[in-house]
Amino acid sequence: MNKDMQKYLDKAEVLIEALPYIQRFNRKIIVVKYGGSAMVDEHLKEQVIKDVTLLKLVGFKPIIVHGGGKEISRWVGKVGMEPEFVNGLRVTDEATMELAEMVLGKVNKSLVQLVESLGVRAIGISGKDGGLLAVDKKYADGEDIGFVGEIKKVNADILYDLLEKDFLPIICPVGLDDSFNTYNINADDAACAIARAMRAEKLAFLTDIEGVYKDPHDPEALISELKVSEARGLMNEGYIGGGMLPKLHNCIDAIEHGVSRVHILDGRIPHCLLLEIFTNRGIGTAILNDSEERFFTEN
Ligand SMILES: Nc1ncnc2c1ncn2[C@@H]1O[C@H](COP(=O)(O)OP(=O)(O)O)[C@@H](O)[C@H]1O
Ligand SMILES: CC(=O)N[C@@H](CCC(=O)OP(=O)(O)O)C(=O)O
Repeated sequence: MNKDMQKYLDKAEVLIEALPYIQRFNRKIIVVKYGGSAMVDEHLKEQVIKDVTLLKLVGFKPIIVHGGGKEISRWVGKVGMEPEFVNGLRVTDEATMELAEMVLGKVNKSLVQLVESLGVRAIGISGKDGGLLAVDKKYADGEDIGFVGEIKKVNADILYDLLEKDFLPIICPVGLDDSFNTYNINADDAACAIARAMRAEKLAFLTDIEGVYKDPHDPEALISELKVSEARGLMNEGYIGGGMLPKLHNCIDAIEHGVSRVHILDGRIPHCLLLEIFTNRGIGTAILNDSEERFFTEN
């Protein structure tokens, strides 16, 4: 057999390997939290959006919840302020809120534009639209961090309606409180709340690190499967810091509230979403219920 023929056969193999996964996730809701470096690099951005578009076209029901923390920090710096975080949450005064909403709105529409250019209908909305995300003020360990919202209600009907009409919803993490004040919401919190409310089959967090590490300075210490009790242990023992804290809290919350599969993936790896969903190769960190069997053997 010549080399070209072998190349085509290999491609066919890959498609066949995807078949059971396409069947399993057909018509199922997959929430993709898109943030980190994969968002800043235009080439990676296009790849991520192409992957989600492909999921849509093969019959999945993806919902994108995006962040934009790095871009917000860049603009906060540009106007001469210093970005400040407590437990991975941005301290958000009135001026920061205004900037955050502007930046997130722009990110939202650029993602809509990209999806539309690939031939899929997208609708970009923020948590303000149709009461999608209703919030209360959130505190970080009792500390006042300004206009940061804790989601208390998700109006899932809007999203069901959009999916029913075959749109790809793209959600920006800004919401309203009972007095209609604007709040900044951590995008991981928004993705988790939406995945729970929509009873999603899968929640995938795309970020800028391979997954959860026991020691972020030791590349050998990447954890491919993490049970809920182990995740709690790592957090209590101080192994988890920065933006990984809200992420892991949300992973646990999602798994404990009916989301079947929760993953943290490295958005810097091209097509990480497709690799995770359509192949047997485990990438990133999967969060498992304590009662669930491990797929990979422990090393
Ligand atoms: N134990 C850990 N394992 C992996 N990442 C960690 C850990 N502790 C802290 N982190 C930090 O958390 C970051 C991911 O959170 P964040 O930057 O907020 O991601 P995103 O912007 O994608 O939401 C990593 O880049 C890393 O610096
Ligand atoms: C309250 C809070 O922290 N809000 C986040 C919202 C954006 C976000 O979460 O972006 P990433 O997912 O890219 O980090 C922020 O202002 O950075």
